[in-house]
Amino acid sequence: MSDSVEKQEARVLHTHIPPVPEGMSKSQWKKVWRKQRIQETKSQYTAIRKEKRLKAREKKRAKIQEFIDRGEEIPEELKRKPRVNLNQKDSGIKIIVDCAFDDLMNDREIVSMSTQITRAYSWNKRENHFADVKVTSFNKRLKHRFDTDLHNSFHDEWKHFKFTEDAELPTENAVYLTADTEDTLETLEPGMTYIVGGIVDKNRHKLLCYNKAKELGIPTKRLPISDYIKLCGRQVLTTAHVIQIMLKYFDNHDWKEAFESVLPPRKLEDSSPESTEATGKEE
Ligand SMILES: C[S@@+](CC[C@H](N)C(=O)[O-])C[C@H]1O[C@@H](n2cnc3c(N)ncnc32)[C@H](O)[C@@H]1O
Repeated sequence: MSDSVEKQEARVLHTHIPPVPEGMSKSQWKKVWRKQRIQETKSQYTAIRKEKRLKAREKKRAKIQEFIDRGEEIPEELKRKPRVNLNQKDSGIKIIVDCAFDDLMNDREIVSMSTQITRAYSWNKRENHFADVKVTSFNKRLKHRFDTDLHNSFHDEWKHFKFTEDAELPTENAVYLTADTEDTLETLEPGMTYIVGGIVDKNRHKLLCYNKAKELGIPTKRLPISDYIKLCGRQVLTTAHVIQIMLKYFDNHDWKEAFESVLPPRKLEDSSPESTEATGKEE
């Protein structure tokens, strides 16, 4: 099987680092050189990604056509959800994406985090239930990314989605979600605020959100993953998946259904942790 674009990119970045220029430390030079390489190869990889997307779309269309030709109903998973769900209901919950961890992410992780936020927004428009979402501590590189490369997304105008510099988190009727706690979330209750860590850290910062919540006196809960499905390794999901699972849960108040429909089936079948943060393969 050929390598993913991400792997090819990673390989380019990890090999052939030219000699360190005078007056620079090795680690400084690595950072500068990597930035240069990312800029140089950006358009090339964008084109590869676009081609991959088009191929995947063609493949899906061909599959749909097979069902049509056989006169069979098109399976739900092959149907595209409309961009906006006009029949949405208010879930009654609030979600906070706590983005106070900007300094703990590298540039690629900031890009990944921004993609996850746009995904979360997209699901919040499409799922049968929406939540009132607030992105807090939005004041550093993540904000810069939205103000520059993603300015066409007009994030300031997103419905049910607010961005604020404010770092304050509620302590009343609030729960901080984290995989690092022993307390399991049983249900999602309207009127509650669920705080999700807005960080991509490939498990470098275990207990980060747990400790923050403890310091602030906010109760912590983990998703009831192991009660319903099998995922091996640490059960740390991406911020976007956690948000989507919460929205999906409101369809039938069924965790199993929510996990299975959000986490890609191949990742559940072989019980591999690929959809989790552990491999860093998200977004
Ligand atoms: C990639 S994780 C960040 C991991 C980070 N080391 C931490 O301390 O939470 C992103 C966020 O998703 C949420 N999350 C991920 N897996 C979870 C789980 N199994 N249960 C509850 N929340 C989870 C948490 O809010 C977490 O901060």
